[in-house]
Amino acid sequence: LSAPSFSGDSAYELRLAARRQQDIDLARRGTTHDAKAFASKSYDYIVVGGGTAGLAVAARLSESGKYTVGVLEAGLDGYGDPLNDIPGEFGANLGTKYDYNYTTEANSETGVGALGWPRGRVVGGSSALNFLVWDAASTHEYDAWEELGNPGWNWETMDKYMRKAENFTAPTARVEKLLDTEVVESNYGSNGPTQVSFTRYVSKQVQNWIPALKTLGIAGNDEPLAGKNVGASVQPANINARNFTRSYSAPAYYYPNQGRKNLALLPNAVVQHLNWATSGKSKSDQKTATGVTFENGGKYYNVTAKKEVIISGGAVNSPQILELSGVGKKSVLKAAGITPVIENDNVGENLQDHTYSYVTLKVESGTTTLDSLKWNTTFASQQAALYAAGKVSILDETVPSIAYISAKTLLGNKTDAAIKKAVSYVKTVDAPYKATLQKQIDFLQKYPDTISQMELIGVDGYFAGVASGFEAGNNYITFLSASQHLLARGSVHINSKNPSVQPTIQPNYYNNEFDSTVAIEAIRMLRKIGNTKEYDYANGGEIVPGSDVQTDAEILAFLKGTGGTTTEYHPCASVSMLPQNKGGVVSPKLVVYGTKNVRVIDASIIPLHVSAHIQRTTLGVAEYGSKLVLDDA
Ligand SMILES: Cc1cc2nc3c(=O)[nH]c(=O)nc-3n(C[C@H](O)[C@H](O)[C@H](O)COP(=O)(O)OP(=O)(O)OC[C@H]3O[C@@H](n4cnc5c(N)ncnc54)[C@H](O)[C@@H]3O)c2cc1C
Repeated sequence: LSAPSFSGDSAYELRLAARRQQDIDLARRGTTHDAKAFASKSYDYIVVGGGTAGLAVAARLSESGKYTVGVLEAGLDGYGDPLNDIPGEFGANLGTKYDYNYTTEANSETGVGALGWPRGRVVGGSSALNFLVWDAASTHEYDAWEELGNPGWNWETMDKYMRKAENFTAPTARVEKLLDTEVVESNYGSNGPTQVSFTRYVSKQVQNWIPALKTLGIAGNDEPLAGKNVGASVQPANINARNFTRSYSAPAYYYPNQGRKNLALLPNAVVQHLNWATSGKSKSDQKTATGVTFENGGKYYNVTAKKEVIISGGAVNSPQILELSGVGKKSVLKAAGITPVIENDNVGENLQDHTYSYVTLKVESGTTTLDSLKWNTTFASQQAALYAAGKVSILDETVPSIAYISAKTLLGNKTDAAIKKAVSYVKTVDAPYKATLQKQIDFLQKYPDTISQMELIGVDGYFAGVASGFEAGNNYITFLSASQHLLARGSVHINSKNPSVQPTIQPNYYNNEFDSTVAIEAIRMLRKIGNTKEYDYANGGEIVPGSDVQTDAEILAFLKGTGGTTTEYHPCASVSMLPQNKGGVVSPKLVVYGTKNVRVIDASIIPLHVSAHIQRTTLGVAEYGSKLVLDDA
């Protein structure tokens, strides 16, 4: 896997342990494991998928006590598992029972092979698996959603509802000084369920980040979440400052509310499809969902929704669930043996993602990095003990070193030529969602300095998708370059009527010259960061891609080769919120076209990608989406 975990087995033993048992017992009181009892009731709202957005929606809809909410989650309840809870363990639960472990299709045209696409299969969804970066894109990017035909979906709305999701704790003066930033508390929410703070452990790599980028002409940005994200910054994480655990959707939105009598959640429940009312005779009639069929423990159950079914299965599974329910492109449905109910060719299309690549450098011996947890068992035990005692520990460390840079900063005098490539590529695209690509051209032409095209990230350890040159016992730092506005559009579609068969995912990475050009130049930018005097301790050589990889062709071959590129795990737009004739599946109220009472609320509705890690944006969608549901109730 491209995302390694840092701590070894010895560290695992000492974690959280018995002090949490009481919390676990308390929290478990609302989750049911009795599928028959769950299905014997009907609910005002059924939420399909208890993930990042689904749990936020369930919490908001059940808040007033007026409505009953039933959540069906395919995964397990991971409550109290240190693998999910400890911030410095980020990456450790990939490939475990909490991960769908999806794989993309190899692409013979681009030459990009099959790649891993982790997705959370656990109460809390992908928020339990992610790397805890907590950030936001620029005002223009959210305003573009409105301009694409979605009244009300703009920066002002998203800023308000992203803040609603969070409760920010400012860093101590010591941490702020080490981070080399001045935090502006008023940019964050103070009342929301997700606890947000800065990691207390500030590594050498992180301390050097902003000074190093400044020497390259990338200005510092103390307010990256305030609508202008361009610049070098240190970002907070969704860490609970009271106990330094991950504040993902389950502990934020669900566990504190489990006692609600009107909220029920069933884990291990795989929704097979929605059920439709049989009335409605003419073709133009909107369909009404009566509920869903789900599987639990090898048995199948039907459960009734009195008002609405809300699909929150994420960017891979929401289109899958729609297609399994007969909503989608006729040929796709028929090939999988599904009878079409509502034909819409846009389901599963317009799939967008971010990708990243890396430059990994070996640091001089004696430098502590997250790799030390692997090699030095004494250090690992000490750090685990510090963490368990609530003291500052490397197990607090996540990924705070982030910079967003514009096309001009990345490409310099190659900018105009690159934009020309983008324009001529977009001209060749003939797809309903073309307006989203034209918006990206607008971004490049109108805002070449203020909309970020590339994200640069510093990681305090070995973090490349390839293991070549990696030597046990040595420590490393890795710089990542993540493309934020790929022109590539992919798709995700069912290939079977069995919900447990993974859908076919084709992201089409590097299917156009513009995407390749920015990714190539970004590797050069990462090398410049590595060459700054701030990182002169990383003097043991470039391990990945390696100093023999220099020309455009060599870098592109590396990027397309095994492990050269990784998803940044931010798929979206596969159930786009757009007018239907422009590629849409849901309306601005998030209602699936052709239905009366089915909505999709999760990252899949984002119509055009943003330059940000998207959990905060997804929660903004969930918070605002919940308001839209309640307005209609
Ligand atoms: C490894 C990784 C690292 C990431 N790093 C970051 C980061 O640092 N910062 C950031 O902001 N974002 C990050 N992201 C992205 C972010 O976490 C996701 O974009 C976001 O969590 C998606 O939320 P969602 O609600 O759309 O889907 P999810 O959170 O994935 O929720 C979907 C839920 O639906 C359930 N489900 C699916 N199908 C069914 C079914 N048929 N029946 C019942 N349940 C079903 C799933 O089990 C899952 O729980 C990362 C993601 C990953 C995977």
